[in-house]
Amino acid sequence: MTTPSHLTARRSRALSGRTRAPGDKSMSHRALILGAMASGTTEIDGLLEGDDVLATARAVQAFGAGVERTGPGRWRVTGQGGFRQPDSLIDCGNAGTGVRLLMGAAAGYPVSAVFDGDASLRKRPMKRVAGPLVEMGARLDWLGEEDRLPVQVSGGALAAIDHTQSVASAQIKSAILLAGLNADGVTTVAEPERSRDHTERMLRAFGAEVGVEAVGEGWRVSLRGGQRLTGTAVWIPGDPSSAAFPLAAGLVVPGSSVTVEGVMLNPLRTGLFETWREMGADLTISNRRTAGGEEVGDVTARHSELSGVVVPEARAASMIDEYPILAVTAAFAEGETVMRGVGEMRVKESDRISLMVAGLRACGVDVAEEAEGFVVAGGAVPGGATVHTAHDHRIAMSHLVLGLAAERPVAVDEPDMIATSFPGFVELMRGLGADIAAST
Ligand SMILES: O=C(O)C1=C[C@@H](OP(=O)(O)O)[C@@H](O)[C@H](O)C1
Ligand SMILES: C=C(OP(=O)(O)O)C(=O)O
Repeated sequence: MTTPSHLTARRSRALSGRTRAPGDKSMSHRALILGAMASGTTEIDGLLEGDDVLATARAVQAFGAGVERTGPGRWRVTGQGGFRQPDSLIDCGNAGTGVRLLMGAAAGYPVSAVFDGDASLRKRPMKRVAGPLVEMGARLDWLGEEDRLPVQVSGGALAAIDHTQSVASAQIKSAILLAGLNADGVTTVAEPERSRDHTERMLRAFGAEVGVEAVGEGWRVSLRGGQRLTGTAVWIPGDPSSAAFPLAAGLVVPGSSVTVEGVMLNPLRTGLFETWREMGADLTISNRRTAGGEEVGDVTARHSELSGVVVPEARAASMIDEYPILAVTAAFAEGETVMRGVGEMRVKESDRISLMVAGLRACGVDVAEEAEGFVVAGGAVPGGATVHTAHDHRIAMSHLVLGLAAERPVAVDEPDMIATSFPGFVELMRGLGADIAAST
């Protein structure tokens, strides 16, 4: 089958059904990396088989781990208790999480590796991770432009640092902690606001002690170097960032009721659900349980009359990847939705503020762009545009959801990028009744 050059979403009849989101992307990267750093076997169940994570699987294999797919979503990683010298370049594809965490992990070992990625990843800032790693004693050589991939990381013999983050970033925190695992002394990372804590939780599951101390709205995480990880079983729940798309469609397509089962409900990831509730969304969670060290539940979204809100800036870290789909639901809401304090959106797979502003405007939605945010004035959504997605999976999925309830069809380019985080997105949405089809 040839990949279509575009996908088009058309106004759909009521969506209904139960489905499951693919495995959590953040946890999937971490399970592979910690499995490779550990001694012994790690059995992963529910791994996201998206392009970003598959790139990380190939990377840890290049660093010497055994990696084997034993069934759908089931992967076995045989760790060597550390990274070995790779004999090829480490291509992380489109994955910011993959490259930043792997750079941190590799810096702790006496290896030298060149990291690279696709055109989108090559535009993203890497000094935010490189700076602390150099401070710990690693050597980083920019092979092209400074602060950008490709970069060569030469590691080993690190010393612990105390790092205070200016923005809450789980990727930076995780890179430092993974390097700190093999550094001399106790590494600490302080965050002004709490970012997702999957690395800390998973390090504990692999046998490491991780300290956490509350500091204002944030916390200080500490890790003693020299601790050894032991392979373990990791169960990965559904990704709330992916579940957001079918749930958003349920909220905006009249008459709909959509349930996504087994969604991870870690409170550091559920800012979008909180915001939707404040907007008046009929969003219910049933079958709450703890599984694999995380809270999980079945989330149901029914079509709702939404109202605009001001999203608290302090919530940004808990929903940073969800602002594009929030903006789509805001387009159908009554009144303004104000999203500020989200300058980080500009350094994701694309400049997500400017891409959402451009896409929504092309679809006839009134949007104001600001340096660190944007404001969507909801109401009628005429649609009738082809949206440029700049290699960004979330920009593509967001506009397809918009097209399901807009007056006229909405098309997106580069649809193959959706497999970065959500392989099977189109089939899953069609299974709920969404009218999404390939187009040229
Ligand atoms: O640690 C992670 O798994 C992630 C952290 C976030 O990035 P930042 O740490 O840059 O905020 C998020 O945008 C990304 O999709 C996944
Ligand atoms: C920002 C994202 O991922 P990453 O930083 O891993 O590329 C995302 O998935 O929205």
